[in-house]
Amino acid sequence: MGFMQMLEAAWARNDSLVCVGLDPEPQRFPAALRDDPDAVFRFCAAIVDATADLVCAFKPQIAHFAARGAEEALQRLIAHIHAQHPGVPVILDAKRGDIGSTAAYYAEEAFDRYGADAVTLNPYLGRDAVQPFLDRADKGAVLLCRTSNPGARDLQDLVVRDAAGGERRLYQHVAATVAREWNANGNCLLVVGATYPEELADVRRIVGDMPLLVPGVGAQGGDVGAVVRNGRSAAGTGLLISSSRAILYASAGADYAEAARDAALALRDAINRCR
Ligand SMILES: O=C(O)c1cc(=O)[nH]c(=O)n1[C@@H]1O[C@H](COP(=O)(O)O)[C@@H](O)[C@H]1O
Repeated sequence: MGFMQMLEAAWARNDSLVCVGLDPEPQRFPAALRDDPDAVFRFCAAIVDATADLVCAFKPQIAHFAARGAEEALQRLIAHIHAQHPGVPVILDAKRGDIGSTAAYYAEEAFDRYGADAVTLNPYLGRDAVQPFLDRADKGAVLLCRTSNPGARDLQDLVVRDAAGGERRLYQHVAATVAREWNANGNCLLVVGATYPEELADVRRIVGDMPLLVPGVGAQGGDVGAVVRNGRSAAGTGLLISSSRAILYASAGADYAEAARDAALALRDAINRCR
């Protein structure tokens, strides 16, 4: 099954638009795991097993593994999700994009080495820098459009002139270009931060029903109600509302997995009340 079909099925099966981000920070792990050499895998697998029936996707963030040489743990974690929770898609958050010859290896890394179902991509090198990902029609290409951080304004809001002479903001141009030109295989999604609900509404108007990955609720303070109202598709889905730290570190104690489940459930229900 391709990524988009998996996502549609997971939205329906778990009645959930929640994506749990897997951003392991060992200094925040419970004391019992601190001296465990396999702590990164064990921590994340426990979170996955506690929340898999409440989510539409998991999103491991590659730097949180690679920084401490835990790539093998990431590989095992993605294999664990596929084996134990089949049908829950995995988005590898790697924000790739490079000249074509290098991009081909990044695509191989994400999809063939790690077994991800989708990957986050930086569109600012242009189409050829993400083409090897777009060509994998059964995989999701999740392109940054209007990110959640304060500096998103620095470049993404600049007014640019397109080939036809029309003026719009750079993130609007990215949204329109991906929707109209890069999505020939129907496998594109866009990232829009929950911290900018007006821009989210704007992107939704531009791209129709294209799925949007929306990080920035929870630790970054985005408003869940505004995200759902401004970002949902006509069918009341179309969103992967991603939260990492507020779920992973809901408790610093031995009950961290149950606390993560409670936090994921509360987010799912808060979203569903607004759909
Ligand atoms: O691509 C992303 O996932 C992403 C895009 C964005 O605009 N903002 C953003 O915070 N993220 C990621 O979302 C995660 C942060 O989630 P929280 O811990 O819930 O704030 C990190 O892994 C970020 O890299």
